[in-house]
Amino acid sequence: MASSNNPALERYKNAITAVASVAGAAMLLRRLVAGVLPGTALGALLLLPPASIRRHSVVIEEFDGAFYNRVFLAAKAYVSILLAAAPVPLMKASVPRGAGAEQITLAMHPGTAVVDVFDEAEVTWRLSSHGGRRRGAGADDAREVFKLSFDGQHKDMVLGAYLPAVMARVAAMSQEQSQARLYSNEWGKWRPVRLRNAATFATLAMDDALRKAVVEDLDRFLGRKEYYERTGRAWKRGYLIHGPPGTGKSSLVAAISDHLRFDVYDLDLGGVRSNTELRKLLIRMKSRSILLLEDVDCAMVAARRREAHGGHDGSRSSTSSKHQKVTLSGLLNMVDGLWSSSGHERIVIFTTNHVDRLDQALLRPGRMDMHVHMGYLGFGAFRELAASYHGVVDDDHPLFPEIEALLREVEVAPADVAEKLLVTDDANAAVEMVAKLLRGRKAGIEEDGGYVRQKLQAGPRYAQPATLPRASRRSAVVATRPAVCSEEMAMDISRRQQRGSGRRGQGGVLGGGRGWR
Ligand SMILES: Nc1ncnc2c1ncn2[C@@H]1O[C@H](COP(=O)(O)OP(=O)(O)OP(=O)(O)O)[C@@H](O)[C@H]1O
Repeated sequence: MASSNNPALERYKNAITAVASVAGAAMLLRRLVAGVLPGTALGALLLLPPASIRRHSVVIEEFDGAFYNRVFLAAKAYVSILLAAAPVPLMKASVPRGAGAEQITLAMHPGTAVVDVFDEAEVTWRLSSHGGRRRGAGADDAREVFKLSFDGQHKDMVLGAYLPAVMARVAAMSQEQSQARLYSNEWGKWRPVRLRNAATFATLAMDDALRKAVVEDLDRFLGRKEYYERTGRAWKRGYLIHGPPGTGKSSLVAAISDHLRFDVYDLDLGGVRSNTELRKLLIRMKSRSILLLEDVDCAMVAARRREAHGGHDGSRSSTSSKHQKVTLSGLLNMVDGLWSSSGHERIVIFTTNHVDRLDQALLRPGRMDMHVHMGYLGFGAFRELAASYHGVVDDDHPLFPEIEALLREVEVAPADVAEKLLVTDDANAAVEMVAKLLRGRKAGIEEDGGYVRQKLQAGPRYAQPATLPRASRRSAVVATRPAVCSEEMAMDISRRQQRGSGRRGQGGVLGGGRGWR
């Protein structure tokens, strides 16, 4: 048995007494502060047990491997609702490019936190950011992380009820905002942009048989889940939409997106810095979505020009250039490979003004499932435009017979006619303007302005030096109008206007093929 005057025992007793008195003093202090400062942060803080015991956290990263983390995306959307009501002193506000103030979205600034209350329990969302802008490259490689922290006793509630409720709330919100979204790629990430074109199959003037064929094909595609599962094929479909400028190719993409309620990922190949980045972008597309590549012929010219300059990764070796090479077939193969193993219900759409300039391999039967030709305006489509813009359905309209005859003789893009119909609310004056436009075309008089001429002046999307970021490229177009495809396009349009090479008023469809291979 140990003696009471054992020095070691004495030291232990003193230590216990000292700890007890410090703990006692701390408890006393907490009680005092809580009494003096009830409800204050300091009072609350001092009353809480040590942080290591008190708080539990869930870390939610932006990416789950190569994929976007769906919990992160939901958290981001949910937090933006919280921020609108919370007394958070520092927030970020943004609006999708081209959208109005009604679409302002709030986001947390890295390093800040916002508190939410659920079932009388407090949970704290904190955002942090890792990595960042590489100097000189202009690249934003920062990755964001949410940390959700809460009192340890609420762990089951947070994991079993709170997080599922957050996911459900965000899912319900996106169903409410049922309009499909448009994304474009910038510095390797998809960013939402405002939907430029809200066309639907009801507002799109096109050949009736063609519209029916496209809609039936889409519906068949949607209904074939079992077929794709049984045959082990990726559940995807490819469309090549071609025709002269202003005939409604982009409008058809918007109509398809509206019909299926699929988001559109508008891929700017000129802004893709490497094949690795392209793979990441493709992997990060959601299911039930459309991959759109507009003006593909020009996109490929831009991509080849970039290769000739050694690519965007800073490397100039020929091996690296080869490695960089992106061909349409290569892109499709990549899409095929990636989508076979992840996601479903996806569509690829290529548009072009120059189907004759496309790689023959792409035009091979069965490579793209359906080829859709959007042609110049026919009388049937004109009547649809007149009806949807002005409610003119009267076949006895005095100018209709003349317009019908003129449309058989001259080629005019639906965009040019739509523009005339929009000039005034007076239906008769609008129809008269269309007749005047057609008479002028027949007489060989070219008006100033008009959709096709403006498009010609601005050049196609890829007539920009691919080394500049997209915002600067826009101003570069205005300042210098460099011509990758625009000169050829100018010649092509004037040739067409002189001898009329586009098919008028019909449009057509080819395919029902067996997939891209
Ligand atoms: N078939 C159409 N029916 C209704 N509106 C049309 C049609 N074609 C064009 N338009 C009108 O013209 C505008 C331009 O059309 P759109 O961008 O769809 O043509 P596009 O063929 O994609 O042209 P581009 O080859 O220049 O990209 C649209 O905003 C739309 O208002």
